[in-house]
Amino acid sequence: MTTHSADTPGYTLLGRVNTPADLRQLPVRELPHLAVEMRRHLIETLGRIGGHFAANLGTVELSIALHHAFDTPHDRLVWDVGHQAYPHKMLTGRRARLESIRKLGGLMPFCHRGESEYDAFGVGHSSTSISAAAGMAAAARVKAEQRRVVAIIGDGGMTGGMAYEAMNHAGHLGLDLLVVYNDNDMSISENVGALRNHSARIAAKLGFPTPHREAEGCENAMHLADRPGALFETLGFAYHGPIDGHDLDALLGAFEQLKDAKGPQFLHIITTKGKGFEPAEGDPIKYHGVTQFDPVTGAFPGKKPGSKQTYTQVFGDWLCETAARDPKLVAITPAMREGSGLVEYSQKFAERYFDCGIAEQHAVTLAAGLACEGLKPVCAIYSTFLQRGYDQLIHDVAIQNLPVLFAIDRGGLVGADGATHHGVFDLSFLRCIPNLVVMAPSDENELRRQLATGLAHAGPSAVRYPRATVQGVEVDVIAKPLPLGKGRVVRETHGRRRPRVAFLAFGAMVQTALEAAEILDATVADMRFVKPLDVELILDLAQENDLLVTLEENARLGGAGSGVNEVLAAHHQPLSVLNLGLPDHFVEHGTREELLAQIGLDAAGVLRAVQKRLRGKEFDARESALPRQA
Ligand SMILES: Cc1ncc(C[n+]2csc(CCOP(=O)(O)OP(=O)(O)O)c2C)c(N)n1
Ligand SMILES: CC(=O)[C@@H](O)[C@H](O)COP(=O)(O)O
Ligand SMILES: [Mg+2]
Repeated sequence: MTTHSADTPGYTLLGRVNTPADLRQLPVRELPHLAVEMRRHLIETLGRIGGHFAANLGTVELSIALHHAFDTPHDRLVWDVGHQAYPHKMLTGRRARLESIRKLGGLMPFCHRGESEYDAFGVGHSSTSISAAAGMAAAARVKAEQRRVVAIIGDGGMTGGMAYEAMNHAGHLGLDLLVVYNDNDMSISENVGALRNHSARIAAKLGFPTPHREAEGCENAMHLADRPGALFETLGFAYHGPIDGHDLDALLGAFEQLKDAKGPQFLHIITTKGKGFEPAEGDPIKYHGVTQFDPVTGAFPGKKPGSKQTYTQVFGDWLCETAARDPKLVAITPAMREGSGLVEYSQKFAERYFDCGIAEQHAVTLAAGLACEGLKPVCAIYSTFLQRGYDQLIHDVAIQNLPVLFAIDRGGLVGADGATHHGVFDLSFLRCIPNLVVMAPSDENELRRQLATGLAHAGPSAVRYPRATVQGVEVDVIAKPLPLGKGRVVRETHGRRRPRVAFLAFGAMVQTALEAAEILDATVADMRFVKPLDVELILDLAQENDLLVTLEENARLGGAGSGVNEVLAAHHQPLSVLNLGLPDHFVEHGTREELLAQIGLDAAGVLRAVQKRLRGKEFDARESALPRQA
């Protein structure tokens, strides 16, 4: 397959448009051709490197029209989530580096203030754009500056409550602010919500293509189709549209009309996720986030034979098995059905499945309500997105000691999504909550048993597991609950050497500890529980060893290792302890393996850290057996 760069013959315009200033030099009649070339460049590049894909095909014309109509970067564009901002990046000096996006040292996965003056706000988590834009519009008012501010938010983003908080306030203030509602009737999965059904009716009524828009439920809302903007007008916004979000003339006309309008403006555009690439238009879920694919056929490389399952898949299988036996089990996802492994469950147990949209706060308290009525809710939620529902976890679940099981996926470094998505704070922010049991599995059998433990527990519990493939161990047919608060020793030292070292490892780091322990002839404990900690095991290891090394893929500050320190201090155990975890800075994007090595949480890094602590003591020659960091 020939790889085209923007300077390859056949690209007549793209090589000439590197900045919005270049773009504004182009005659409007050439913009549609620019869109064709940008779309082609996206398909060819993403086919090679993978990344967020379908949403970007949907914002090509929108990005062109925005940078053509507004005086960026003086005027501010705030993209919501930012996974759909690759065309924006292409038009703002970063097309040549698009190949590096989400790679170690490459372009940021989403918009980032440190990457470009055109990135008005750092994003990655959904539904923040209107609040940020409102802040910028309010600042312009306070500073008496002439500056236009635009938020671009999708229909998925509009299922996040923060968007309404922002609109309600901006409407109250009467801010000069434009919200562009990019409605493609898709989240990652099909979008959900009454607003989505309302939009489906509007689209159908106006003859827009509605491939995913069977308008369901809320029949009494039919009359609203005649007043498409009612909700937004109530919030103080002048509603405009809907218009075709791929029609450059319509977009440019709307922006000319609205860019200097006074007060809050809401422009509803209808787009197609995956626009211009038939495989993605047909299956925007599959092409939301992609690995490499054939830019002509859209085909993905086949699965490697013998490839192992992921923790996510093991969770999904466990959930289906368990739901078949336990009619009280219900499952909730805040708009992450595919990523959380819930597709099969949602098909088999549709009446016990709740996708509540990008609404993590609601998801957590919905679970609490379900638990109040005697059901057993499993809230499947990424670690990073649980941060959105933290108060609800404390206030609505833990204080009331309700039996909600949090299946926390993406626990630890997630890789290409970078700092906004790493789930590296949960052990710190969970273990301080009374009533909550917190577990982290070291392999797939442990995952199943910890899930079973949580489901059987009479109060709230959390099991956090990584974005990774499993270990390939034997799994018990029936996953039996574990004894609460008990860890296990998974490697005994052979006692060949002093000083004696013991690793107290949590979750995925148990495997890393085992690798380093082979060189050190160290003991390794799989702690299993971050809360309650196995105090007896900790004190026994303190008696038998000269150095305890705690190891976790979580912020070191306040993490599981801090809990071990607290136990030792409480029992007056003056012992040398080395706490290994994430450093006190945000970790950028790259592969998980690259990032673990970068911060010294791979086996070689762990070994170096222990050696440093024990410096001066003899070590046998094998200590260099692990590859040194380049
Ligand atoms: C708080 C939060 N929850 C979940 C996600 C995961 N997520 C990323 S994009 C997306 C769907 C966004 O849908 P929409 O805003 O309509 O954008 P589209 O992909 O359709 O262009 C979701 C759920 C997120 N980024 N932030
Ligand atoms: C943009 C966004 O937040 C999601 O698309 C996220 O990137 C999904 O992450 P996973 O790829 O780990 O499911
Ligand atoms: Mg959408």
